[in-house]
Amino acid sequence: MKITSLGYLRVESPNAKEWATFGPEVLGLAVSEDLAGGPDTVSLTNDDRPGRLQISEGPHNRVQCIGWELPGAGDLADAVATLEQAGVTVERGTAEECRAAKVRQLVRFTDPAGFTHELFYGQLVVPGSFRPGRGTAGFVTRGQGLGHVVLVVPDLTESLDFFCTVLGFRVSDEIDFDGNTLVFLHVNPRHHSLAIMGIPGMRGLHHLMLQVEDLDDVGIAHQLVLDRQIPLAMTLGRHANDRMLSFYVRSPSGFEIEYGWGASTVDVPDQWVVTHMKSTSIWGHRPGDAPPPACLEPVSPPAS
Ligand SMILES: Cc1ccc(O)c(O)c1CC[C@@H]1C(=O)CC[C@]2(C)C(=O)CC[C@@H]12
Ligand SMILES: [Fe+2]
Repeated sequence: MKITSLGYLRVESPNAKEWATFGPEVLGLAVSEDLAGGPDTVSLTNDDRPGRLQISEGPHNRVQCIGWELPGAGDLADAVATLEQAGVTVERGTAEECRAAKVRQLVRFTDPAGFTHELFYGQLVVPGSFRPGRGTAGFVTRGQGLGHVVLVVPDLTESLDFFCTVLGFRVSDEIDFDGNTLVFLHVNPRHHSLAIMGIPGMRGLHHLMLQVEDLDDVGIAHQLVLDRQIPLAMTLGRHANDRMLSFYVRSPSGFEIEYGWGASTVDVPDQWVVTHMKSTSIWGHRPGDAPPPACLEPVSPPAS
């Protein structure tokens, strides 16, 4: 399957409105001036594709869907065939849903952990439209997509097999952490567009990573977080695998935002060699003051 990037993320949250300040003022995101998601949706982006991050008012903090981009209509048709051959039920997005998602076509399915994913092609681009919420050099997107997401899944082996065998993700590397294993997966030069960690009986979106072009933007965001007394989930540090210099802040919706700079890339996928590491960071990334994660929900055990 030819997934090329993480295209968008939609979440539901009782605190959706807080994103209207947190997104632009702290993270430097642009407010997408459209009401496609309705008046109760905060629509944000980190480039010239409106609505890459949408937060809708709702009773629970939960991921509505993770949107993955494919190059074109033929690739989307092939993807549907691949999913159906693997026994996955695929739902076609209606014309209205495609308009709201600002894509030409989308399909929807549920992964083994229960996350809803959408595959799409033909996302709306409004050239030159990016108006950051504060001064910033901008974000690393383009061929690398929105950023990366890290998911906690109840069964690592089952999810890893699904993402690699069915969806075509490739392993970048693995990190052993506290008796758990984190597996990092790429679909483009971004070191990982997705990482997964297994915690029996649990699932959730742990964080969305946004990468800035300029190291100073990490410093500025960090200072804003301290000034506004927003709890840090992890302090500044540099990751061992992709060398990203980042910090983690608790978003208004339970999951964290990793705000980073300086990651290395997968430039020649066919020459990439998988390694494993025994530490997450070469320095820093100590636990911050944020309360324990509000992002995980128990998974009901399978019937039978
Ligand atoms: C280790 C690592 C490398 C690159 C990244 O972009 C990245 O997010 C991570 C994982 C960060 C983080 C961690 O180090 C400790 C255990 C954590 C908190 C998890 O439970 C999920 C994310 C993990
Ligand atoms: Fe990350």
